[in-house]
Amino acid sequence: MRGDLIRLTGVRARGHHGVFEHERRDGQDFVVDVTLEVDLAAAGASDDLARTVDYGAVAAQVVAVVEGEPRDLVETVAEEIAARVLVHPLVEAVEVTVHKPQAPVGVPFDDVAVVVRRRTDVPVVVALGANLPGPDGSEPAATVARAARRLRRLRGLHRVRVSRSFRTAPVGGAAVAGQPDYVNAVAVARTSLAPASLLAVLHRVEADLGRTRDVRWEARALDLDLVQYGDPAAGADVRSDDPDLTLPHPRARERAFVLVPWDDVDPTATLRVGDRAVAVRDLIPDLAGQAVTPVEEAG
Ligand SMILES: Nc1ncnc2c1ncn2[C@@H]1O[C@H](COP(=O)(O)OP(=O)(O)OP(=O)(O)O)[C@@H](O)[C@H]1O
Ligand SMILES: Nc1nc2c(c(=O)[nH]1)N=C(CO)CN2
Repeated sequence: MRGDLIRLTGVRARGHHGVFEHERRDGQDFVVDVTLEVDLAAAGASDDLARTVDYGAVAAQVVAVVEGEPRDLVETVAEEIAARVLVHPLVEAVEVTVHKPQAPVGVPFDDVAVVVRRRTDVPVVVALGANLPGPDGSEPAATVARAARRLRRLRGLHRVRVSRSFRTAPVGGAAVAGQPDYVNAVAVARTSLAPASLLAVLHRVEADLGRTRDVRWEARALDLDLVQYGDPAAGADVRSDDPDLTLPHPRARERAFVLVPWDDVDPTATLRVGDRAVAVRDLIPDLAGQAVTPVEEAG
């Protein structure tokens, strides 16, 4: 494991897991260690429990699994604990050790344990946009293409697929009046990073590719927005009202420059709208007034 860690060891609970009938009937003690990979910098700087993972809640999850549905194998118990802990959006990876010190081994022994290591693997959607030349004078379309290449190479993103690029009229009324047209695209990928870590990485790519000013709605050499984290169709997406990272992106549903490229790269995409997962394809017709044209056809 790498980076910051939260380590919880020796959580003890009684369970009825095992292959033998007497194990199922009588139960025995299980002891669990859990190590979480979590970026702790924000919590350390803010002293805010909401910015970290409550180890008390993790301990309660462990006990619920150990005391829950009896399983034949400790592997299954460990896997279930790992899956539950990984649901927390700040947890990037987890190591779970399940000890069974009273296991019926048949000879004197100290302990037997299994260790499983699992990483987050979550679908994400990133919107790319640019409407100013890069620092080297390169066209916005070239910046978007470079950003797409960077996303493909990022540690923490995999299975990256990028839409075609689209030329789009600026959306945002008076705030964007007079701005040049944008070039927009959407990348879909899977990530092993927590949402805030992923946004920090996207901000680094923006800075590297020439984003200098940071005034909202201002024309820019590159803008990378995190549109959605997780799968709303499975009820497994992260929702957040945090102004530093609002999820899903609150304006995505009204932006043809996001939805049309997204549909281009993933025609089955769904976006959370309130309590529902809505097909992106079904949201696009309402936005027909917004001009969005594939770059190669824009002339
Ligand atoms: N889902 C999100 N994706 C990207 N940035 C977000 C998100 N939610 C909140 N933010 C915050 O928004 C701030 C402003 O971002 P940015 O300058 O890219 O906005 P913008 O592109 O001008 O406007 P918009 O958010 O409407 O696209 C960032 O500092 C970031 O922390
Ligand atoms: N067409 C278009 N309009 C915008 C865009 C954008 O990427 N494309 N980004 C904005 C703020 O992020 C505001 N308006």
